[in-house]
Amino acid sequence: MIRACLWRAPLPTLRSQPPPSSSSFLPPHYLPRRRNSSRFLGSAMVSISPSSHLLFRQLFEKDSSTYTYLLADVTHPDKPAVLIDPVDKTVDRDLSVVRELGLKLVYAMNTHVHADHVTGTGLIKTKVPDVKSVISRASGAKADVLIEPGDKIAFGDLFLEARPTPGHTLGCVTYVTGDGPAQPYPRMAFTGDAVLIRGCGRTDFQGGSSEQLYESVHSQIFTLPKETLIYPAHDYKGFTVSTVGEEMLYNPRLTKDMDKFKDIMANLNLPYPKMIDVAVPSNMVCGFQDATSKA
Ligand SMILES: N[C@@H](CCC(=O)N[C@@H](CSS)C(=O)NCC(=O)O)C(=O)O
Repeated sequence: MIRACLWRAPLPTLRSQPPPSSSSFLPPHYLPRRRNSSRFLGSAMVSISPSSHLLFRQLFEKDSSTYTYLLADVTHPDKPAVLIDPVDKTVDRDLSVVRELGLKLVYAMNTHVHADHVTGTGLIKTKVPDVKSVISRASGAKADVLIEPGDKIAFGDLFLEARPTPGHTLGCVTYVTGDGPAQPYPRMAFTGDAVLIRGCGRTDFQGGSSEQLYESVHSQIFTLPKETLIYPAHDYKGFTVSTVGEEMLYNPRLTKDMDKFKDIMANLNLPYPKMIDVAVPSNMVCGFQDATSKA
């Protein structure tokens, strides 16, 4: 029996936080081992992960430089799994991994309405009809599950907490692994485009606001423990993972004060994403309108 449900809990309010007072963060392999660590071993089927319950894979789509994340509770008999930010072009690859590892995909989740690629959630639902699509209610998009700030998305004994991180778009959410027994340590934050490694999402369309992004990141992400792993939706330079502590010290945009940050963001001068006119309408229905032609 799969336990996959939502529940709601209060979150910290959006407000600015003081800058970091120390650099006491370390990558996970230097951190003291905690909960279940003695039982954690990688195997041919289970990639190295920070929890004995968690199977974790970082997958890449090269045309849009998008990361898709696969998480599963492999100690649960059904091995329930979630995909975060799947891309339509790589759905078959991702579903192959799910199948080969004997997982049961429960949720296909989006951090936000993407502008640079079509989400894979619509196509996944045509191929695995029991899967539920997930996006924030604040995004204005259609999905099976519309999450609110503080909602928890459970798969087996693991869960993800939804933290609102608007600013790149109105409905951006960061999914953070739980804090508690059986949950991965360090925690993992799937930041979408709110925090990129040594960067952040642009704020010049889809209800973006540099002021709101700064507030979101400082109140909802930089308040997490410094060792929390940051997994973004994109990387354009070859980075794969960072930590909250690293970004609080070295992010060239988000370490600045608000005025400087706004100035940087107003002068990025990035061209619009090539696929924006196709991607946004499709992603407002979680990729469902294209599903039949690609199934
Ligand atoms: N060239 C790409 C789009 C690149 C881009 O604009 N990326 C976005 C995230 S996807 S909307 C972004 O926020 N970038 C921030 C940055 O500093 O690069 C394309 O044409 O698709």
